[in-house]
Amino acid sequence: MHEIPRDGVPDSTLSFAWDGYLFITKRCTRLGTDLFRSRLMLQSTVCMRGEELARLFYDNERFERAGVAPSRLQQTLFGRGGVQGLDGNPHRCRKGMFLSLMSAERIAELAELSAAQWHRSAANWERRSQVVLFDEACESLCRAVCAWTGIPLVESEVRRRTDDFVAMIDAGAAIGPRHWRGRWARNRAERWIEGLVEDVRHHRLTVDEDCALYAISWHRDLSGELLDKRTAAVELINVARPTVAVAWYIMFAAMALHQHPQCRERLLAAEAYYLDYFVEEVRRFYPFFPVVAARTRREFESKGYRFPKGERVLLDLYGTNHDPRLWDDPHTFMPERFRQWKRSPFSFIPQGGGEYLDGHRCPGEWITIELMKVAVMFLSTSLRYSVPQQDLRMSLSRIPALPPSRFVIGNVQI
Ligand code: HEM
Repeated sequence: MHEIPRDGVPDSTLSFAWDGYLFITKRCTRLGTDLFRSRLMLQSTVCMRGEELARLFYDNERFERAGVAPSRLQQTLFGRGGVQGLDGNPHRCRKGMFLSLMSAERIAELAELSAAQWHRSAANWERRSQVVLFDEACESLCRAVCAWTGIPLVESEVRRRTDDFVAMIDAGAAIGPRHWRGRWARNRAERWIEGLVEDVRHHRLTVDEDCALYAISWHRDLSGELLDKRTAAVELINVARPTVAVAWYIMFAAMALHQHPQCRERLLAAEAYYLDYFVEEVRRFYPFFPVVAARTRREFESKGYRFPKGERVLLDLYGTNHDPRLWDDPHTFMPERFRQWKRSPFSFIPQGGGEYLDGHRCPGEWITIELMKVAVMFLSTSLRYSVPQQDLRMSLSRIPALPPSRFVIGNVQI
């Protein structure tokens, strides 16, 4: 039995902020291991990467989620009382509610709303000399997801509501003003959505029964009780906010089309499956969610190591998606690699791994893929544009990664 190797410094919080997405990979490479113990934000933390350890991380008998998310993440990205922090049957019941929203027909409706929204937005772009694609994608997705979930969106508030969803995503790992913007945005958004939940429950607002606002307002937990209005708001935001987050992947897809023009040609040639491979490669290649966190439920031994009870564990999503044992030439953008890819729920984990219902894997993965496909087809077949000189370098210390220009396009013609 071995002790888990240590990274050898009293506290690595600042190094994490510095190395960002590469924090775990760098130390694994230096120590010649796939896991090590570090001290992060005053807590002993085991960091791990790779397919085998991802499989271990998603073992519900050994790991749990309750109380793992740091308070600063709950005050910005996640909210309090949401599905991310539940375990066992309460998690299964709540997760079932999310998965019930994800039928193929409902996802197709969202894709249609989004396609129509892209066309409406782009009609104005022709009159402007330049457009920041990331900002447009956020607003376009916010409009589409609000229509889809049944959230009434007042025209004069569209930009503010969009900015609040973006601020929550942008704040999770930030300090200073970026973090505070996310906290204020969450408070505002929760108050707004709580009001809508109450309106639905008191029949002041009528919405379709198959939309998220209805399903979440009337969802009953295992006890048979309705969710309290704050938790209901947190869960509805758990649908809308990450749908707006797909704007990051859409911006990355636009960058990939720009940096790899041969991909656009193959998309235009409508080669079978190429769109699927392209979208998967964007999710694998570009940095978005760096890690996920859990805690050991009890003491156990695995892979020759002893894990004590109550230890915080981080799984490296970015590092696993760039693990050279799983991906040839992992730092090259190569959609064709997915032609040969042997599906595994633990090797390709941009939105988490393992099971959907019994685990914490992202229930929005199908939505993400469909919305990306709509946007990629729109950008490559319906739109002509130029890409002016701009700073597209991405710092891997900034979480979530965002190029300074947020991808500017010009001379747009639809
Ligand atoms: C940019 C696209 C997205 C990314 C990168 C992303 C990433 C993730 C990740 C990494 C997790 C955590 C997995 C884990 O803890 O093991 C997660 C969970 C989750 N995601 Fe997504 N997601 C995206 C889009 C969506 C969408 C469109 C929805 C809308 C329904 C969504 C809803 C959720 C929910 C509710 C959870 C919590 C699941 C649970 O704890 O059981 N996500 N996502």
